[in-house]
Amino acid sequence: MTPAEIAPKDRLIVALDLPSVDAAEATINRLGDSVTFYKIGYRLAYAGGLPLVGKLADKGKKVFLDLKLHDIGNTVMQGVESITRLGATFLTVHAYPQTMKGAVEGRGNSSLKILAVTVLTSYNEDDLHAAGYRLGVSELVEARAQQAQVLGIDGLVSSPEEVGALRKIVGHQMHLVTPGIRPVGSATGDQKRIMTPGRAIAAGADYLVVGRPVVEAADPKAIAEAIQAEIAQALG
Ligand SMILES: O=c1ccn([C@@H]2O[C@H](COP(=O)(O)O)[C@@H](O)[C@H]2O)c(=O)[nH]1
Repeated sequence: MTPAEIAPKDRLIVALDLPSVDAAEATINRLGDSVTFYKIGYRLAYAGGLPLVGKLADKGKKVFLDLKLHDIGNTVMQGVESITRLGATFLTVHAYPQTMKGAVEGRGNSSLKILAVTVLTSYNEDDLHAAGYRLGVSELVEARAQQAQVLGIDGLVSSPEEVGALRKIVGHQMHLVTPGIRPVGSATGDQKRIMTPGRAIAAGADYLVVGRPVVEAADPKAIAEAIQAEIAQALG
C-alpha cells in the first residue's frame, strides 16, 4: 500500500504512554474498533509492555514500537534483528548515520519498517543550540532526511512543520510520521513544534501520533474519532 492509499482512520496512531499493561489494555478496550494503530514507547515497554506487540498484532492492530534506538552500529543491528520477531510495523531509531545503517541491516528483508527520528518535536532552535548543534531545526531535519534516504530508511519522524519540505526531498517513497499533534484546545505540554490534526494532514503527513490528548481524555474514544474525522476532512 502506498502512503496515499492509507484510510483516514488508519492514519491516527495512539501513543499508549501509560504506566502498566493493565492501564494500556483498559484504554485499548475503551477505544475498541475505532483505533487500528498503537504506539508503545519507553513508559509502557519498560513496564512489561513488549508482549503487547504480539497480542495487538494477533487482534489485527498495528504497532509502532517507539524505542528510539541509538548505539554503536553492531549493537543496533543485533537489537533490531531481535525486534523483527516481535510483530511490530514501525520501529524508531535516532537519525545518526551509524545507527540508521545498523538498523537497516538488522531489519533485513523482514516486514518491520524503520523510522528515523530527525529532530524531537520538543526541541526548538534554542534547544538544539544548547545541545551543541550548529544547524537550525529545519536544516538538521532536512540533512538527516537526506542521509536516511541514502541509507535505505523506510520513514521519518518529524514535526508537521517540516513535512512539506521533507516531501520534496523524499517524495512518496518514505512514510512521514508526525507527533506534536494538538487538537484545538488541547494542552501543549512539553511539545514545541505542534500543529492541529487537520493542518498536519494538509501539510502532507501520512500518520499522526497522538498521546496525551487521547489517553488522558475523559472519553478517549470520542477524541480519537474526532481526530479521525478531522483527518478525513483534511484529505477531502
Ligand atoms: O519527535 C518526537 C518523537 C516521538 N514522540 C513521541 O510521540 C508521543 C507524543 O505524545 P503526546 O502526548 O501527544 O505529546 C510520545 O510518546 C513521544 O515520546 C514525540 O512526541 N516527538
